[in-house]
Amino acid sequence: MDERYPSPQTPLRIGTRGSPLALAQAHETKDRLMKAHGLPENAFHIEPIRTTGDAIQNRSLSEIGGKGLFTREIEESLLGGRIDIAVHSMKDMPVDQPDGLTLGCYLPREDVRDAFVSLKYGSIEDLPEGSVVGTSSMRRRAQLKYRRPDLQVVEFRGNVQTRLRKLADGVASATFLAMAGLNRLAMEDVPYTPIPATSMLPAIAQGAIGIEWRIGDEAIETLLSAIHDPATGLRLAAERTFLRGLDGSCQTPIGGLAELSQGRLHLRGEIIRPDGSEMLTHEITGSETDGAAMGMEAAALLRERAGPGFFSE
Ligand SMILES: NCc1[nH]cc(CCC(=O)O)c1CC(=O)O
Repeated sequence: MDERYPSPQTPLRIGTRGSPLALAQAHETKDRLMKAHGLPENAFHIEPIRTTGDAIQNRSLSEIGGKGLFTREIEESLLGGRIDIAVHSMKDMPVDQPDGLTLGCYLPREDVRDAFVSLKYGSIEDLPEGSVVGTSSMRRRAQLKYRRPDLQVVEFRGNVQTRLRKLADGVASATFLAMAGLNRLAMEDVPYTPIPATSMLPAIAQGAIGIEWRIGDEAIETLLSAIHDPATGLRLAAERTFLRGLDGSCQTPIGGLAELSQGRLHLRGEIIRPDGSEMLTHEITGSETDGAAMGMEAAALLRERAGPGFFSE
């Protein structure tokens, strides 16, 4: 290896999905690494990788099933040595990584909230009775039905531009997008209203970018430690353990958010029946480094209150 790594001769190969949001996240990672280590732009190479999830646009994700639809091919590239790190939306990451890979570097978290997006209405409450809302998220659908059982939900997939076109075409009156995505793509012409996390609990790890690498790759570990945000790591420890304790994936109606305040970690988690008929919430506070234990406890308590079959419609 060169004396200096990475370098223009031996660039750091960054794997990512090819969507505009994923590419923005890979560029943010590259920019932070350049700044932290005083490296030139050409010491990095961004490698877009097409995943199964990207390839399947016309079927619903829950129909296809399986974990890691948006990550499998990227992780195979990492294991095969074709890329050196992978940049992910932590919201889309399964709770366990394949043997040989680890996640341990998180960038400072973006806005965690969901946004209500509509060309005509300003909030969920404003929607006329029986309105159609587009979303492919099980969590958002269940949270919406819980608040407004009269609303109809239709499957909505595709990138931000596709979804906005569907709104303009009248396929639905409103949809939801993560504030993090809107901010990272600087989408100023989107008619959105942020929804407070207290009224619509975000997905586990929403707004967080995580970086994955091969266990034992010490050069990479050292490089990444300079851009790791410890606060995000502590919060995600709580949220992802909560998700693991519920055997949840991104296709289960689960919300959760951990926040740090005055040296304490506060976790709020909720589970919702898919039809929105019931929501169970648990809140727990502990020390900053207690996230994993708190997540596990909150999950166990909610599992017990829910009983079997809570997530089956
Ligand atoms: N499931 C797709 C996905 N994964 C991450 C984000 C947004 C960015 C983030 O939460 O980090 C989105 C889009 C959305 O929910 O609007």
